[in-house]
Amino acid sequence: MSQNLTIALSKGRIFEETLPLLAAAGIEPAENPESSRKLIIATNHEHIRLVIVRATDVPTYVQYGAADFGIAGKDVLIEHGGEGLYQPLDLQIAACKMMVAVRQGFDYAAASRAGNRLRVATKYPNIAAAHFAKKGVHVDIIKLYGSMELAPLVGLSDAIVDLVSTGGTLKANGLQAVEHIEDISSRLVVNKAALKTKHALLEPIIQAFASAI
Ligand SMILES: Nc1ncnc2c1ncn2[C@@H]1O[C@H](COP(=O)(O)OP(=O)(O)OP(=O)(O)O)[C@@H](O)[C@H]1O
Ligand SMILES: O=P(O)(O)OC[C@H]1O[C@H](OP(=O)(O)OP(=O)(O)O)[C@H](O)[C@@H]1O
Repeated sequence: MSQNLTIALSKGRIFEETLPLLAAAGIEPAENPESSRKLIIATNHEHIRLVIVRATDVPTYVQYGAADFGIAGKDVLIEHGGEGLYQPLDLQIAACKMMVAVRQGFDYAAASRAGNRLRVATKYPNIAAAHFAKKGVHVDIIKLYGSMELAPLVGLSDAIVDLVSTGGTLKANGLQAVEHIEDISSRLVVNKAALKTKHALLEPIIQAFASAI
């Protein structure tokens, strides 16, 4: 019986950087998801399809086996927890840093001193909580879903925990990075059960990705 493979990918920066890796494994999407509203995209292989999901949902689709493998940022994977996922490769794409940032001129050293309470807005509550717990700083975490840079500007929070790449977004909004939490890049994530049951199909793809990094 022939087996099928489903690959979970998100649109945007990860997809752009994933195309050359897929090509190295001989996989070509039949259409570009950026210009299509389709959520299931066929490929040049009848038994391989792509499913297009939110970046934050990739680990969930792979964990439950709705997708056999996918590509997700380390930020998303740490937040998710990684249950049910085998993470064989750091693909070194979508590189950025998880940072703490505050308004320029804000006295972060004083505000984050032991005994104080810091209000932190972020899309990454688990990463933020673990970071400040390690430092022994008490925090109130405010969960946001985007545009974190706004929060300190309008008094929603003292600090943010967010991704920084060029630093352009922080600069444009009068913020500065004050602490590095984690280097982030995207990883290949494989469903642990599929790795066994579809090993013959998955292994050459993982090898092709590894050689193309
Ligand atoms: N500025 C950046 N530079 C480089 N990589 C980034 C940057 N911002 C995010 N990333 C990485 O790319 C991944 C996908 O980001 P993308 O912006 O496509 O989705 P998102 O809008 O964060 O996710 P969602 O749609 O689920 O909210 C992130 O999880 C992170 O690992
Ligand atoms: O340092 P820079 O190069 O300016 O990049 C940093 C920005 O990139 C990410 O946002 P993204 O562009 O993904 O927007 P969104 O997550 O709010 O959709 C991140 O949340 C920052 O806002």
